[in-house]
Amino acid sequence: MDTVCSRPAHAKINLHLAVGLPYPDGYHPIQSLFALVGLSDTITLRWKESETFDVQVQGLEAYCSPKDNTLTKAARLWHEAGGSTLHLEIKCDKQIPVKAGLGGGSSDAASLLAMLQAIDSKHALPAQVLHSVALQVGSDVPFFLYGYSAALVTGKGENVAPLDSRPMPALLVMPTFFDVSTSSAYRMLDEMRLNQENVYMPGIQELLQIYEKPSHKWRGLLYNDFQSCSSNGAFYTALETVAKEYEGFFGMSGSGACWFFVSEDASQVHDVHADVVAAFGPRVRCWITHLMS
Ligand SMILES: C[C@@](CO)(OP(=O)(O)O)[C@H](O)COP(=O)(O)OP(=O)(O)OC[C@H]1O[C@@H](n2ccc(N)nc2=O)[C@H](O)[C@@H]1O
Ligand SMILES: Nc1ncnc2c1ncn2[C@@H]1O[C@H](COP(=O)(O)OP(=O)(O)O)[C@@H](O)[C@H]1O
Repeated sequence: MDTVCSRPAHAKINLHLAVGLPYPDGYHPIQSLFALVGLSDTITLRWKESETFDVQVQGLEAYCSPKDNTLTKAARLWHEAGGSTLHLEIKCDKQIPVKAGLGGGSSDAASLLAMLQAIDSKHALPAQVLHSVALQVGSDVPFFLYGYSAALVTGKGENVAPLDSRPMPALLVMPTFFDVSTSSAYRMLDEMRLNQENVYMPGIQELLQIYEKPSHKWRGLLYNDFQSCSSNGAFYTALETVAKEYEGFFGMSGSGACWFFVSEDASQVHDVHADVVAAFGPRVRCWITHLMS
C-alpha cells in the first residue's frame, strides 16, 4: 500500500554574500548570511516497498529534464549511499521562482532528504554521509538540510553555523524580463576579477556584530559581490532609488535575479511594495513574506 507525506521547502535570501577567488576546482569560497523566508514549495512524497529503487518526479518538467532536477538527484544519491529499494513518487508544487537566487531547487532537495531519512530508518544515512550527499546535489543544500532559520555559511556552502534568527517582514521582487544562471554569475565575477590577487571579506566577528544591529544599519556594511557585476545593474539601481527613502535593508539575493527589502517595520515593507508595483508594473512579480524565526 502507498504511504504519503508532505513537507514545505522554504526559500532563502542572502543578507550578505562575499565571494572569494576560485579554488583550483573552479568552485568559490563564500562568506554569507543566509535567512529562510516564508515563501515555500511543497514536496509531496508517496512511497511503497519495492524490490528495486525507482523514483518519478512531477511538477518540475517546465524547468529541467527529469534526470537533472534536484529531487531526482537527491533521491538517487540517497539510494546509492544507503541501499534503500523504495518506489518513490514525488510531486513538487513550485511556488519559489526559478533562477532567482532564492535556493528553491536546493531547498526542495533538502526537504526530500529529510523525509527519506524519516520514512526509511533502516536505510537512513549517518549525519556525515547525509551531509556529503546534500553537498553533491548542490552547494546550498547543506544549509537547508540543517533547518536553521539563519546561518553563517562558509566554504563552498558546506560549513553552516546557526545564527539567532532576525524575524521581520520582507518583500521579494523578481524581474519578469530576466533571470540568472548561478554558474554564469560566478563566471562573470571571475572575468571581472581576472587580474585581482585577493578579494576583501569582512572578519567573521565584525560580520556577526553587524548582523545584530537594526536592519537599516546593515546598509553599506552587508553586501552582495554578485550585484556589482550584474549585467542588469540598472534594474537594481532603479529599485534602490525607491527603497532608500524607507527604513530597512535591501539587496540582491544570491546570484540573482531576485531583490529583497526587509524591515522590522511592516509598514515600510508595504510602502516599498506599493512604490515598486507603481514603478515597475508587469516587469516584476512581488511577494510580501517574512524572515523566519
Ligand atoms: C550563489 C549561491 C549563494 O547562496 O546561491 P544561488 O544564487 O544559486 O541560490 C550559491 O553559492 C550557489 O549554490 P548552488 O545553486 O547550490 O550551486 P551548485 O548547484 O552547487 O553549483 C552551480 C555552479 O555554481 C558555481 N559555484 C557554486 C557554489 C560555489 N561555492 N562556487 C561556485 O563556483 C559552480 O560553477 C557550479 O557549477
Ligand atoms: N527542484 C528544482 N527547482 C527549481 N529548479 C531546479 C530544480 N531542480 C533543478 N533545477 C534547475 O536548477 C536551476 C536553478 O535552480 P533554482 O534553485 O531555482 O535557482 P537558484 O540557484 O538561483 O536559487 C533551474 O534552471 C533548473 O533548471
